[in-house]
Amino acid sequence: FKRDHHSVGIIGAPFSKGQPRGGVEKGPSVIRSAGLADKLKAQGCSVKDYGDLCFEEVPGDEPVGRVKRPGAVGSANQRLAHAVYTAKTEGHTPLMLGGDHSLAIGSIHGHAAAIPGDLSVVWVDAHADINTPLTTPTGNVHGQSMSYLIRELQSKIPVIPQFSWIKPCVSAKDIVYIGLRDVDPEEHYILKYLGIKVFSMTEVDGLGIARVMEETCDYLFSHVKKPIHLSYDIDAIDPSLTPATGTPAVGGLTYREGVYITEHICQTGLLSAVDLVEVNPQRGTTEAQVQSTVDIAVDVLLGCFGRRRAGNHPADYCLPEP
Ligand SMILES: N[C@@H](CSCCS(N)(=O)=O)C(=O)O
Ligand SMILES: [Mn+2]
Ligand SMILES: [Mn+2]
Ligand SMILES: [Mn+2]
Repeated sequence: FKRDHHSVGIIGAPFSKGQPRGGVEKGPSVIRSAGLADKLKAQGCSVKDYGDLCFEEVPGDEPVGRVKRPGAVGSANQRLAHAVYTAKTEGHTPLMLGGDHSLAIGSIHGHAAAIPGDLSVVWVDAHADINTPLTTPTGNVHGQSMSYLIRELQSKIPVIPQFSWIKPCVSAKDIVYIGLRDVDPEEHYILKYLGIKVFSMTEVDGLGIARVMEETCDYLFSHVKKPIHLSYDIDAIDPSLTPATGTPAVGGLTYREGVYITEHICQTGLLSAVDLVEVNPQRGTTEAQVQSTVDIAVDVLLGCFGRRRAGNHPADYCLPEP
């Protein structure tokens, strides 16, 4: 009976400047209020809560080209990178609670710096978040995060002074996308140009989630087994279930698919860091909508750290004797 103990390092990242909609900075507090830490402990995890990061105001902060709030985004991610590095080197699996998806820059950067060799990235999202500063249609960095991290894309990235600390640290061949259904033409070109593995919602429908996860793991582990960085955007799930998010797109993952993904990744034993981003309580029109979004986010995370729908029991459990 394999004893896989999980030690989780929770890092709250109350940040919204990677996109224009207020409220996503409240993501960490609403997820905490739903009892994440207690639920992780109840399923046998150790939990160290590092609290919420404090992000400095950046006055002025004019766009660089199309890129909006470069100062705020750059400094928040530099701070987050250090926090994720620390949690990882202290022996925990970092769990970053966003906040918008621009935070993946710091989370992946800090994770990569803390481990020997390379990491693989599983990006669960309706969106590819791979626009460059020159292709972005909105200037919002939460739609550009991956472009700053991928080694093979750097010749297409202009200098952004506030991002000069970012060292590209992910290879295109080590990335898998799951759930795509709202991809800009330029992003689609970039995904093809880099030969990045994509399981869009078409593949989820065609193959079924079990086969998608089987192929994801076969693909990522086909050469060297690398630690997995799971970056999970709650908008990957269908907005009928998780409406309290900034960029909803119809035709998303079911609850069952969303949790199957994390159950499967957990059982590889290679999950090394997790992001859960884009929960925005102000984007729900009713309290029930916010609650549904938050509860599903929590269940997705419990699946990352050992919860299985078939049930769990402590390794040392003994049936009581009469
Ligand atoms: N592709 C659009 C929307 S990206 C949506 C970002 S997220 N983090 O997936 O919500 C853009 O680049 O702004
Ligand atoms: Mn995203
Ligand atoms: Mn490294
Ligand atoms: Mn998204």
